[in-house]
Amino acid sequence: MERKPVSEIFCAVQGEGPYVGARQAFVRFVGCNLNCSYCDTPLDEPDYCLFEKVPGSGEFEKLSPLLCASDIEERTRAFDNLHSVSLTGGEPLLYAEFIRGLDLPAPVYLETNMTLPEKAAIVKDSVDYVAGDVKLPGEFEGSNFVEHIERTYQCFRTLRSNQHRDCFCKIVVTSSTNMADVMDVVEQISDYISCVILQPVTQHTRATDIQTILSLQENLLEIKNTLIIPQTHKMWGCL
Ligand SMILES: C[S@@+](CC[C@H](N)C(=O)[O-])C[C@H]1O[C@@H](n2cnc3c(N)ncnc32)[C@H](O)[C@@H]1O
Ligand SMILES: Nc1nc2[nH]cc(C(=O)O)c2c(=O)[nH]1
Ligand code: SF4
Ligand SMILES: [Mg+2]
Repeated sequence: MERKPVSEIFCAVQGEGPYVGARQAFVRFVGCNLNCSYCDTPLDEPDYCLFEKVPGSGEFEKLSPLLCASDIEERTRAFDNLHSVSLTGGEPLLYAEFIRGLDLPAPVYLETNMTLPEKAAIVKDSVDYVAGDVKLPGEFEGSNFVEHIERTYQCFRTLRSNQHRDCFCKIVVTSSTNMADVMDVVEQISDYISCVILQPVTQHTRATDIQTILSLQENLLEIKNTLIIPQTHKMWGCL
């Protein structure tokens, strides 16, 4: 039986983007192909997968850090009235074949860095919501930016919004974000997404200037509906 590294399973509300407040089960896969400068999530292999059985209790059962599909299905089924199950990480698309095989208790909400187009093709008919990040120059190590952004466009084409799937784009904005880069990217993907979310970076030395981000929103609104939404779960200590 195939097992994949998972660090957390819990129930909370979506803290980011257009579905903020929606009740979700979260499954956090371990491992990532990028190393973003602002990343708020540990990328190392943990000793356990922490399972919070009672939402908000802060009491965690320690599971094996390697889980099979039925372990994930059983734990997420413990939660009621879910809007969706968020598959996050790390980068969940590293485990695309495994994700395609999951039988989850609610629609699937994928959080992804949109850099693995072959993997995106594998999950495209198995996901209902796509929170697709765009990673801009200077935010991650290695990789030729032109090739990187082509892979990003290919992921958006593959996972685009349609009758069965909502795909939106999230861009973390720091003081180093180049506004022209953001405009170029949104021009390229605007037909594939329902909206753009500008997510000001949280707890970081390169915090965003408010006037700059409002001006970016004003310009993006010429192309696509654009919302500025910070990470809300961190405001009230929710997981
Ligand atoms: C930890 S990532 C996991 C999913 C995927 N690897 C990705 O980057 O989209 C989940 C979300 O958190 C965002 N994020 C990470 N660190 C952040 C920070 N310091 N401030 C704001 N958003 C952050 C990412 O940009 C992404 O939208
Ligand atoms: N409440 C809550 N909302 C989230 N939205 C994206 C998250 C993530 O880490 O992927 C996250 C998370 O970890 N918690
Ligand atoms: S892609 Fe996501 S998980 Fe990976 S380093 Fe960047 S923010 Fe963190
Ligand atoms: Mg997070």
